[in-house]
Amino acid sequence: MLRVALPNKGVLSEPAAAMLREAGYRQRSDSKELVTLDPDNGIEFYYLRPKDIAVYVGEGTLDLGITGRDMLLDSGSPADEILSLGFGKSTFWLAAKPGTATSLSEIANLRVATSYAGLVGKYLAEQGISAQVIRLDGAVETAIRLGVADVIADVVETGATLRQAGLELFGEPLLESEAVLVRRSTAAPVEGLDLMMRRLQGVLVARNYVLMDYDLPEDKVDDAAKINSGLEGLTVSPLHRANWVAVRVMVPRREAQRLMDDLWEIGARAILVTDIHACRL
Ligand SMILES: Nc1ncnc2c1ncn2[C@@H]1O[C@H](COP(=O)(O)OP(=O)(O)OP(=O)(O)O)[C@@H](O)[C@H]1O
Ligand SMILES: O=P(O)(O)OC[C@H]1O[C@H](OP(=O)(O)OP(=O)(O)O)[C@H](O)[C@@H]1O
Ligand SMILES: [Mg+2]
Repeated sequence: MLRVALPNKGVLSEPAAAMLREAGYRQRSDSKELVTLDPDNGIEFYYLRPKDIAVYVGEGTLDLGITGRDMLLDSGSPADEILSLGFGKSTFWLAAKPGTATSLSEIANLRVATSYAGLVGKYLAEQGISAQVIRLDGAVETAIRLGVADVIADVVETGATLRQAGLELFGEPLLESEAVLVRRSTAAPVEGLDLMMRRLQGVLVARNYVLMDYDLPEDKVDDAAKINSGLEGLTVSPLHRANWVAVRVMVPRREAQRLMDDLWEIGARAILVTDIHACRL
């Protein structure tokens, strides 16, 4: 039986459950449930605090988990990322009141408040900066106003929280984070893991790609392939119109509009874009 840890609350919780549902796994129906069995797939899902997930997986108590890359690094746990999941994206930054510091080197001997003390401590040590790390549980922005710290190191998504606290970013980002699937590097093979990886990869492709269909003069097929030849080459079918063919190709969703423009330029017409609901590559 595969045992998988998922965030029980917070920003990663719903998107993680949605992704697993999309991949065909049963998820809890009540947010108070701590464990759910998916008998059809032989999996037990454990709903845990996102920060604890890397600890359980690193110790080998659970086979797999979904957590943030920042939380994985913060935990110092011997678990590895095995798949990036494309949601829960954030950037980890230093911030302070304007005029406090413009670069990392200027925070030497200052107090840095964070709820990611493991991650920040390691980063400062690697960069050779000696600053005092103040470990807090959350709402670290307020630590500066209350005089507990001079600088904060925290997750930034929109920047709205920082702006409200009158703080600004400085230096370089410490980390780009997103939700990741984690597994202990030394763990023994476990049944159901390869299947789950394939299914999740299928969900990622279905989310990130669209299907493009168009009609094209036959002598333009090579030009079309140069614009985009999909994952495994163009599918070219006969069209009931002399010297024309129908083409089907998978393209990255974010490039779809530009590709339609380029294909139109070489003579493609009736260009259609449709969502992919599921796939297995
Ligand atoms: N806007 C955001 N705010 C906070 N975390 C975010 C945001 N966007 C993405 N994340 C990611 O989500 C994870 C943090 O999740 P969450 O805030 O739910 O955990 P937590 O801070 O431990 O829990 P809580 O806030 O309930 O104490 C991190 O991996 C972080 O990078
Ligand atoms: O850039 P923004 O979009 O404003 O998001 C970032 C904010 O969100 C997180 O707080 P969270 O809600 O997790 O509360 P916490 O500080 O108690 O963890 C994070 O710690 C920042 O405060
Ligand atoms: Mg939080």
